[in-house]
Amino acid sequence: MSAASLHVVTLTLNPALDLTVHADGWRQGEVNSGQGFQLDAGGKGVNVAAFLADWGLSVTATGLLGDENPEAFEGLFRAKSVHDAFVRVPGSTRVGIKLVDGAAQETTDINLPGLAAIPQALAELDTRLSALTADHTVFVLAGSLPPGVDAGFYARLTAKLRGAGCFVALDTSGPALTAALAADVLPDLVKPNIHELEAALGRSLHGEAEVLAAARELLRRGASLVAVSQGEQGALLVSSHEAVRARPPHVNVKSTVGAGDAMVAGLISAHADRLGLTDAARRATAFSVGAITRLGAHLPPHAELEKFVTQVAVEAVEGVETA
Ligand SMILES: Nc1ncnc2c1ncn2[C@@H]1O[C@H](COP(=O)(O)OP(=O)(O)O)[C@@H](O)[C@H]1O
Ligand SMILES: O=P(O)(O)OC[C@H]1O[C@](O)(COP(=O)(O)O)[C@@H](O)[C@@H]1O
Repeated sequence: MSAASLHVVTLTLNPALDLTVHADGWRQGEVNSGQGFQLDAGGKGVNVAAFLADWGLSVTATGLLGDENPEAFEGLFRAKSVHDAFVRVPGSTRVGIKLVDGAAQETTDINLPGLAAIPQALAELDTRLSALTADHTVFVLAGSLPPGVDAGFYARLTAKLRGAGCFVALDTSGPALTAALAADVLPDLVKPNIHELEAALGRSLHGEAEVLAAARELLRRGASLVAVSQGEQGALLVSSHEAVRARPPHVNVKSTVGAGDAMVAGLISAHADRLGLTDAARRATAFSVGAITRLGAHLPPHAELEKFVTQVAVEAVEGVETA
């Protein structure tokens, strides 16, 4: 498999138009003045597709998209040559509020539920996904499930896709993640942030050793790579033979929206290039750092990314036994 021959599908059942509002020093419960706003097509799989396309991979984005406001998504897909395989559904895709305090370098997210999925649309999506398995080998299942989709959706789809020989990456939260991690067949790659992992496992994870133990539990049950992201503290990446901690350099953050999606995209690109864990950790962290230095799901030019790659600190985590 060469990177050029790898065809990736990203699935976003619950895309979002991200409304970023800049309001330096804003205070909860008070009248605040903002400096401006920006609207970007987003949602986890949409963002992963955009980052992968910037990197140069062939990507198909599918999922459910409201037919009343698809323009920003269609514009993004055209601009980045992402193949648009979204099923159009009646209604408007949700808006997500992203409140950025540039002075404090803080982003506050308010994610709304999204359009309820209708059975006909889910049936059409199922047909498209089955057709895509004929010539796509990597599937990224990303984001929350909209109303109308039961929590076991990703767990069932993972079993089906892995059964068809595909590589499956999962980035979700809440009951959908809990169900996927408790299933008989786990995704190959799981990228929860620490809060999502704690919620899915139903326990707090204190310190590196407990996070490592939780990741190794998932490896034993069938995952091949677990990346637990922890915001500006970086991420713990664990495979069956190794564990590393990757720390990002300090950068001027424009918005942290899409940091995790960029990490997923970086890990998929590393999978395509068959990178070892240390290089994958560098690549994925560089994607995240690149993403947060700009608004919207855009990677910096390759030269800037390469600079970030050299600035990521990766260290082996000691005391790891083979899972
Ligand atoms: N403030 C920050 N400064 C530097 N890097 C960051 C910052 N926030 C996130 N990152 C990078 O992005 C990665 C993913 O971020 P995280 O917030 O954990 O993901 P998610 O968006 O899924 O919650 C982190 O592992 C880190 O490398
Ligand atoms: O699908 P969810 O969990 O509701 O999240 C949707 C939001 O996540 C994003 O994809 C950003 O995700 P990350 O910051 O975790 O990378 C936004 O574009 C979108 O508004």
